[in-house]
Amino acid sequence: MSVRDFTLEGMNTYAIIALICVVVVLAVLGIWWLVARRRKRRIEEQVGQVAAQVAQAGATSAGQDAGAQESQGGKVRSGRSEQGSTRNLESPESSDSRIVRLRAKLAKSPNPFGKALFAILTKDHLSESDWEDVEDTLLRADVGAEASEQLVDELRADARVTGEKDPQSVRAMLREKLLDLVETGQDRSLLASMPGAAKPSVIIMVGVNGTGKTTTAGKLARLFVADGKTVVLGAADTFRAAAADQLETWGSRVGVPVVRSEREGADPASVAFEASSRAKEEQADLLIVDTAGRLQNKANLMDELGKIRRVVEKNVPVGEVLLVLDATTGQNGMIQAKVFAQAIGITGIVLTKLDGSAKGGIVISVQRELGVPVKLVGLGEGPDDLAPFNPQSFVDGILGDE
Ligand SMILES: Nc1nc2c(ncn2[C@@H]2O[C@H](COP(=O)(O)OP(=O)(O)OP(=O)(O)O)[C@@H](O)[C@H]2O)c(=O)[nH]1
Repeated sequence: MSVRDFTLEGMNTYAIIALICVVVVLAVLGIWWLVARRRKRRIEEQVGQVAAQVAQAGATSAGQDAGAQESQGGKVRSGRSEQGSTRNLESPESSDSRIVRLRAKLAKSPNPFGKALFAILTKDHLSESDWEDVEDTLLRADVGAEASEQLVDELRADARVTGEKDPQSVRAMLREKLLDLVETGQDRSLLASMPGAAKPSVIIMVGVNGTGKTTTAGKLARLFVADGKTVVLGAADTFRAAAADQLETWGSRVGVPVVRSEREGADPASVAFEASSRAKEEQADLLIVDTAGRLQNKANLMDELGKIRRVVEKNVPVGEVLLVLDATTGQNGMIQAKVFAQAIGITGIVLTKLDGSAKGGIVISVQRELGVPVKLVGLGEGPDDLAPFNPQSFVDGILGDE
């Protein structure tokens, strides 16, 4: 073996050892890098999961505590809006489907006066006492003296009632005459539903305690939500603390924020002002303000409602004032209605509790006496038992099913 061969051989051995060392070092480094990368990925996944859990918990608690926003020295707070989010929110029934359902409900209600009239008028021979019964039926149903007299006179002059009669034509005639009394030719649409309505459109709810004002404000918010509108509710009935809680519950079911005061007896105008600011800021389609409207004296009532209206109008114009009237209170309700109409000026009537009343005739008398149309009717305690008033459906309902 030559010196050269020895050296080369020697060099090859050293080179092989060095190569093996390099490979081993590279393998160790590679394994270390792979383990480190896997560990890093696992940590990132865990951090992601924790962050998602934290975000979810945060959103839930935000929804529950309504994210109170303090203002005016901590007196007025407004619940955080959940509008737009569909989490746990109800889908209120559309107006068209309500009208159909409520007509059926009216037809099933006990003794609607149209049915009673039809039963008398289809008798073979009508005696004087039958005509007295017709008039009594109308008066008992709160149609009002003037309208009752007018209707009886027209019926007595109609050959379809006094001559040879066919029940179908008596029914058609009665339907036509009742419709004439119910229809006033006035527009029953809420201003907020009209094309080009102000944004926000403001509706102030007024009426005596217990007529269903707060409930109607909540139901009305649902009706607008069903039409795809955004709503803010203002709980300016600060006289009864539970009214604001009640309104908050209605709002939370459909994602409508409620501006309210924490303090019973707080200034209702201040709550109304805050609510109008919020509705304007959020560019809501609607602001619905619930009021207390105690009737201890007319001057107080005028002061309170007038102030609410004035402060809201510093922010946005008030388009609509709806008087909520309990259909079961009859003529007594009519006296209250006149006081409210004088105190604030009303643009429409909501007749509640028609389901529990055979006095549907109040629709006719209230429109005549106040000169404003019935725009909505309440026919039950269900959340969607409030519908736009439709004269045809109403008359068909009180005439009962054929
Ligand atoms: N049957 C029936 N009950 C109704 C209707 N509307 C409201 N009510 C009920 O009437 C009661 C009084 O309703 P509220 O909304 O608290 O009356 P309110 O006028 O706001 O009374 P205050 O808050 O005291 O001013 C509640 O039990 C409602 O469920 C209706 O159309 N039909």
